[in-house]
Amino acid sequence: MKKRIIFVLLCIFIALSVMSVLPLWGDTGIKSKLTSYDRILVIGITFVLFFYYNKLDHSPQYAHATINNDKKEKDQHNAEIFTKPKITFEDVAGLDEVKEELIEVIDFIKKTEKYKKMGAKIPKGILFYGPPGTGKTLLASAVAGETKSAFFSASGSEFVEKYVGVGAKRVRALFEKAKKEAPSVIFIDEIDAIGARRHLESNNEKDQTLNQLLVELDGFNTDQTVVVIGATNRLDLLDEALMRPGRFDRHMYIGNPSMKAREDILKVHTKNKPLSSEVSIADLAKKTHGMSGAHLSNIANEAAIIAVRENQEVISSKHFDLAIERVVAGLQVKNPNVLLKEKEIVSYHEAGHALIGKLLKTDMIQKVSIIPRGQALGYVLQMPQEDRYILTKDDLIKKMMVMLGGRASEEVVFNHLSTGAKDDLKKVTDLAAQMVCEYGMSDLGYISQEPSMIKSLSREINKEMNKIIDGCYKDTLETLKKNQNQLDIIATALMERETLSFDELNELLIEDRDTQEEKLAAV
Ligand SMILES: Nc1ncnc2c1ncn2[C@@H]1O[C@H](COP(=O)(O)OP(=O)(O)OP(=O)(O)O)[C@@H](O)[C@H]1O
Ligand SMILES: [Zn+2]
Repeated sequence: MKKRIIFVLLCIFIALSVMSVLPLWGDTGIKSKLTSYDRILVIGITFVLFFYYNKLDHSPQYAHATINNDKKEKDQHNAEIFTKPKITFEDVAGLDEVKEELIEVIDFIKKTEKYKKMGAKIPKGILFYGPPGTGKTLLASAVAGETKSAFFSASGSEFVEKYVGVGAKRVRALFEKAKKEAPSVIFIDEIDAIGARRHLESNNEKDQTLNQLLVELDGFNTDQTVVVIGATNRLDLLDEALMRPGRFDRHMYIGNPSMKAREDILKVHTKNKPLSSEVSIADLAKKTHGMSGAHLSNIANEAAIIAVRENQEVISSKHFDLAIERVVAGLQVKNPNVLLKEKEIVSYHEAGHALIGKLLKTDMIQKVSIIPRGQALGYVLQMPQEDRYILTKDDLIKKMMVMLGGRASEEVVFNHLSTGAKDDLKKVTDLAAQMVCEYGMSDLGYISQEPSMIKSLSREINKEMNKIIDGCYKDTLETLKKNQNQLDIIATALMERETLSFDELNELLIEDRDTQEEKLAAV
């Protein structure tokens, strides 16, 4: 834009200079109106504009606020081009825990001296991992924005060229430039394209590029404030060499947003849009379970487009609903009712785990959530109250009952068997196998089975494992049936709020106990 304005000005001044100098137009009036002082000024300005325009053409374009611009630039130029993002943490909604961790890194970049005096080393490599569209790129550029660092953004796939050695050379050039411009943040998206485990696929070019990256990471010292942030959707694919201490040793999970975070993200993306007063962002957050930040930004944009198409002055909830439908259709989920039903099933499944955990007083339940994480549709975060090295058979049985709580809950409420318990069943089976074969906790006796024996005894071992698991499952079912009231309470709260903390879970159950007691007292 700026370039275009300068270009137009330049053309005007060239024309003016020509008119004021050439005798051809001498009598048209312009030449006679200008004094020789004016003429020198006009020609001078023309020269300045010319040099300025020429310089613009060769210098890197500095960042404007949006990532899209960064991406465009990335496509047009090579990796050594940097920007100075104006994005800050305020533009990144949710992700509070990650932001908190990053604040430490930011402090490092801002006050390098303070840390150097103490002999502390700046964290070099940070790895963001998690599903697509959750704000990894946005967050990395916010780190640069917060610290006023130069931001170098590259994609792993850009480095993998057809010719051997080109990728490595480009990595070297990128780091060289970043060191020169320090403080700087290097962001490498899709780092798995170069950093995948080497035995997975042998490719000379990729190996050389990865080796160069490792050399660069090891190479720069603490005097150079260069932070490298890698991003991947697949942490499991990465080469261990890349994750060693001193390289990408800080891993941060960037997951799909919770309901509260979705509300915040929607607020960020509707900030400059005229909304009808009946639009409730909180309601929109409820309706967009399982969606990423990129989906939400898409929805806000689609809703605005639909409103314009309908010649409306403001965006109404109807427009948002249509936009959500469009994005959901893009996700290839058949219809929102399917989503809702699944949400109910996952809520009961997780509520089952949590309630059994609470009733049996096993490890402390820190958090129950139905926000998908990795392959899991929901999760229960448990934390042992103390480090324990010896567990009794009773402890193991309780653990197993908590693991089976999900499936049992689904059976109690929906009377079905679903695929949602796959991981739980695997864990239960492993534990039962250990109880029988390693800990001597079955009718096969107090013996530890040798691997060679396990094969020949497989039928007996299976029988014992089944006995243990079946017994646990029966008890779990009974317990849940007896406490179905509490199961309903937890599941309903999960459907509403999506995540329950330790305190919230306790509160719900205490409230329920109070109402039960009141009822009894009334009878
Ligand atoms: N937490 C968030 N706050 C505000 N906007 C967000 C957030 N997360 C995502 N977005 C929106 O989604 C867009 C895409 O996010 P971004 O490119 O950072 O995702 P990503 O995790 O890097 O995705 P990918 O893995 O596909 O590269 C952002 O430009 C922003 O508009
Ligand atoms: Zn489960």
